[in-house]
Amino acid sequence: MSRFMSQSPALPTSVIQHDTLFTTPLDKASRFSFDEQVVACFPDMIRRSVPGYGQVLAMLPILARRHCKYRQQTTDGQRVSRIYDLGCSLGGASMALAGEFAPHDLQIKAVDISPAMTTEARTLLSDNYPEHDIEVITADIREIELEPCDMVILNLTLQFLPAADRVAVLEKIYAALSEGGILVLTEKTHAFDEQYDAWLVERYYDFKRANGYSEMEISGKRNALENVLITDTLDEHHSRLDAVGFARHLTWFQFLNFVSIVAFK
Ligand SMILES: Nc1ncnc2c1ncn2[C@@H]1O[C@H](C[S@+](CC[C@H]([NH3+])C(=O)[O-])CC(=O)[O-])[C@@H](O)[C@H]1O
Ligand SMILES: O=C(O)C(=O)Cc1ccccc1
Repeated sequence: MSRFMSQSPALPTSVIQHDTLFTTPLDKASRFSFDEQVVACFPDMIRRSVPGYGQVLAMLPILARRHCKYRQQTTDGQRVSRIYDLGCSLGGASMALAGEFAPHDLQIKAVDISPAMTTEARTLLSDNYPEHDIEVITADIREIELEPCDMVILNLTLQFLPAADRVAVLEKIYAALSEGGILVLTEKTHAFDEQYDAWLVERYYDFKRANGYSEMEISGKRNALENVLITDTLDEHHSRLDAVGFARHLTWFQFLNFVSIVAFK
């Protein structure tokens, strides 16, 4: 069965805890953060609360196959495609790529600011893909320097940066990408039109209900994400990509308020 048919994310299923983070009234007061508690249930949380997550991951190696052309050279003279997975969490995107490429084709650099995430990602990636060249880096993507690369993945990460920092990160990505390289930007968005937005939000909550979340869990998570996950509109994303220099970019995926854009250098 292909990864599309199963719709399952590349994340491991053996040690996943069920997401019970906002099941009691007390949880309502807490601010969402990517700590050990979230790490433990993250694969379950993301699968049940991000529409299309598995399908976006399944498409990454297909996009990489078309656009990564071994343009980079390692210190030992090997020609590879270098891919950044920025805000990697447990490395789901990196795993989706590693699973479809031979070890020597890719050099993956997976970066996350949360040490709880990177500690677990390091173990998962080296256990599952011991032959692949995958480096997991604990760092703030606003501060790291990027090496020349063929593909950058921002899968649900830009939305967690302060709005004022988003342009600089995209400029840095644009500068690091080689000609012919791509950025894949996946985000939760909101609609500019209030009525359309209300409809999308309500259907999104229906999606969460259908995936077993209670009213308390839905409202608890909404409160915890306030001022933490700050969405832009799809138009704002495209305007920003224009502003940083990407001449061509298109929305290739949308499922309710979740979208994925590919931007070509
Ligand atoms: N400044 C920052 N620098 C680095 N990482 C950051 C920063 N701010 C937040 N993060 C990290 O961005 C990740 C966002 S989750 C990405 C899913 C993953 N991409 C996936 O394909 O499974 C999306 C979600 O949970 O909705 C978290 O791990 C944060 O620690
Ligand atoms: O659950 C939500 O309300 C979301 O917006 C998606 C999500 C998934 C994982 C961490 C943070 C937000």
